[in-house]
Amino acid sequence: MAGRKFDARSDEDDVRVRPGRRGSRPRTRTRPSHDDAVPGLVVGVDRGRMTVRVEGDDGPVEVTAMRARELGKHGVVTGDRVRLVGDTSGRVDTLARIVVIEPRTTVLRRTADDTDPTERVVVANAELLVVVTAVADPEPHTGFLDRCLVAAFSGGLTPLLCLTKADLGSPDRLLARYAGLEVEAIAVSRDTDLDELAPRLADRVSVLVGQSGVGKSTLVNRLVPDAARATGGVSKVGKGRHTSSSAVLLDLPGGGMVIDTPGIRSFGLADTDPADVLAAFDDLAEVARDCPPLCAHTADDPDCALDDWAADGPAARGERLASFRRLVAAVGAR
Ligand SMILES: Nc1nc2c(ncn2[C@@H]2O[C@H](COP(=O)(O)OP(=O)(O)OP(=O)(O)O)[C@@H](O)[C@H]2O)c(=O)[nH]1
Ligand SMILES: [Zn+2]
Repeated sequence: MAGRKFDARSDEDDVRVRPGRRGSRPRTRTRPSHDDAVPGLVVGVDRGRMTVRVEGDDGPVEVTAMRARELGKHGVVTGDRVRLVGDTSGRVDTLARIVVIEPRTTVLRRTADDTDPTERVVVANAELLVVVTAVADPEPHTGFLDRCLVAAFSGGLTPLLCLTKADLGSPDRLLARYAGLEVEAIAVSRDTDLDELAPRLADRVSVLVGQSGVGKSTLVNRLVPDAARATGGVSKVGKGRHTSSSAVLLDLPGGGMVIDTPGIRSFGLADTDPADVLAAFDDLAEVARDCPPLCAHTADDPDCALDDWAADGPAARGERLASFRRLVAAVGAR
């Protein structure tokens, strides 16, 4: 595949923009320094306008901001920690400028599809990726789940499976598929309490993804009672002009935040590598040091060291390897 390949890590490493870099503009003494820039948290993005939460004198205010030209092509996404200059009062019709994007601790990336080489970060700095899937109605789409897990592992997020509509069936078959990965799973239904899930989300930033109809909006509304997310496909079918499809950050009443992602229905993995997945599993990565160069660690790689490791150990190793290889296959399926 010809063309520019986006460096999968450039978003993490190169995101802090230094003013005057590359000397493209003469530096002058009048060039403003950003020492006085105000820190903020991006809670939503809509057509180039960012909503940024800033700590004001009387508590948090929401400031509308746009990217400063000096940020170049670096995008700002929900969850980004930024620094602002200009009018940060949050008053109507004011606009601030984002001059710094702080380095990201994690990134949730996607490509539009596997053949589209444009990769974009959609959420920054979330600790947990909550993959919401129904046990039935709609039937779980395991390909989507595999891709979510890969996106989590390669972006530095901890995945958590949230199995909704537990009243409609047993999650056991689904859990067995991922058992070897030690991914935490919590079953919920709209008629039972969220006592198991809520503590996992407390005091951290979690991003929720799920395919249409799994009950994600129903869940978000229960977690954040004033979120008013539309459920049951209402008003989402027509995608009205004012329907934002970008990620939105919401405060949990007990502390912590969830980022809802109505726009994400798939994960392309064009720029993800088996090595990105492997890196998330310390024990497997250690064993795979003995693999031949260029080993993709699939069942078709003749001398993959993971085969001997699984064959020489307890059955749980075989299960772990099988689960891992399903993820690697999701990366390889282009
Ligand atoms: N049986 C059952 N149905 C549920 C449960 N939770 C949600 N539903 C129903 O599933 C349908 C989809 O719920 P939503 O919350 O809108 O799902 P969503 O994931 O936001 O999907 P979209 O609306 O397409 O974005 C609705 O008809 C809900 O009433 C549950 O725990 N059990
Ligand atoms: Zn290997």
